[in-house]
Amino acid sequence: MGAMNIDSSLASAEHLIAAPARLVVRTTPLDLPSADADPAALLDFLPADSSLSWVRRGDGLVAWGEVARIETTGDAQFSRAESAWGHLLQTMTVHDDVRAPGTGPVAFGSFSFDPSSGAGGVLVVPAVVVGRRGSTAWVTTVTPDTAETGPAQPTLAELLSVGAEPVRGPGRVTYSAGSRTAEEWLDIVTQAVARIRSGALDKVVLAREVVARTAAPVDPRWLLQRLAGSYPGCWTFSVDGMVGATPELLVRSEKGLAISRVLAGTVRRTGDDDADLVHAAHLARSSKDLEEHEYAVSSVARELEPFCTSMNVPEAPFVLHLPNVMHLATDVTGVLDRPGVSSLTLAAALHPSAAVCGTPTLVARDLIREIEGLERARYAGPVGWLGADGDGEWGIALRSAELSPEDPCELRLFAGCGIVAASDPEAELAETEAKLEPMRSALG
Ligand SMILES: C=C(O[C@@H]1C=C(C(=O)O)C=C[C@H]1O)C(=O)O
Repeated sequence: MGAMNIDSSLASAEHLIAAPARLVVRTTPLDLPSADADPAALLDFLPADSSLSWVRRGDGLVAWGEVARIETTGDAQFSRAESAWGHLLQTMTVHDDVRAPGTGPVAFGSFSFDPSSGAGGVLVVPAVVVGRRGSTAWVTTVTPDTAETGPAQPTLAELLSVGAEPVRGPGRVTYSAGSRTAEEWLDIVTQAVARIRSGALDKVVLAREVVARTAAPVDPRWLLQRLAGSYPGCWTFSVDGMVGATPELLVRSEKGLAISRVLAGTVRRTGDDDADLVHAAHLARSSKDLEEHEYAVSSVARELEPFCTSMNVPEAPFVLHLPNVMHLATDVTGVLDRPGVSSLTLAAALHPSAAVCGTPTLVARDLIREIEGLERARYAGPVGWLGADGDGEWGIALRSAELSPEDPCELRLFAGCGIVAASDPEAELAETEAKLEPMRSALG
């Protein structure tokens, strides 16, 4: 399937890519201490000025430098990125001595929530990737192909010296309302509830932003290390200025198996474990949250099904405990029906799920456009990585912030929640505050 796509879009693909004519990709084993008690250890490799990350429980990928970049916008933001990636792969000579998911060529990506957003999508091919999965660790280098023998692979000591520059804190942080004040947002939620009760739609996800100003320029590593330390079960990501720790996996595809972790339905943690257990039990029985959750699971199952020969959609959700909130969660799995269907194709099909958009999808998206008053940009869009064989992992960019490209002391923090007929605007506002907590405490 890939080859046909690539051929037909070769001419346009070339315009999307900024890259040297030919690249050499080399993956070699790395002797790292095992993924031990420190879930942030991979992040220690990152330099201050260029940090790409996809890390969970000490495993994953960190990367820096930028050898190639693919940028897309509009309805075809995913498909055009994917054909450009296919085109770029044809320019690569690959030596992979490790052969595990995430070795060989990889691109880190981040895509806009709404295809009409000017933010568009990006795939970045880094110069150096350090990866770990259980007891296997590796380094991948990507260099322009020159006639001479390429540089030797960096040693562990050389790699560690890259991240030697001390991580700086952002100093005092002040927050202000973004495009809408909290009061205005309550009003927007009230309008949405009225629309739902009128029968126009079943569910819509509405989000708000808070703008943070820091005394010192933000060092993304400061945020990443604190997020990974506090939220080890989430995917701590950094791609092209989007930084966060998401609990929601849009899709992972690996060796013919696809999995999606769907979240919807939330309660705040109180800090009192006994009380939280009672709240978890309530959440698992709350008809409002179960309804909200069911919409999200159905949307994912429906979109994944055409790609699968068999699927497993659990009948009831489990409760996922995070330090700030608890969510209703369902892991949907499927056996893919054709080799080579890429994780980005799957992400494009699953996005936007009802967990971040609503039901029916297009009615909800139009209502978001009409009343939300927020430029989501890449918040709530797919974020993750893609390998040469199409396997990869894509999360939903939640519990996240967008670093301003113009001002190193400014970030936009985002949080949203699913609104259904039974939603109470004040409770939804409180839920957004709880969802802002990871980024707020990461800032310090
Ligand atoms: C939209 C967000 O979260 C989503 C909405 C949820 C809900 O409404 O219960 C739960 C998890 C996410 O799917 C966010 O964190 O910004």
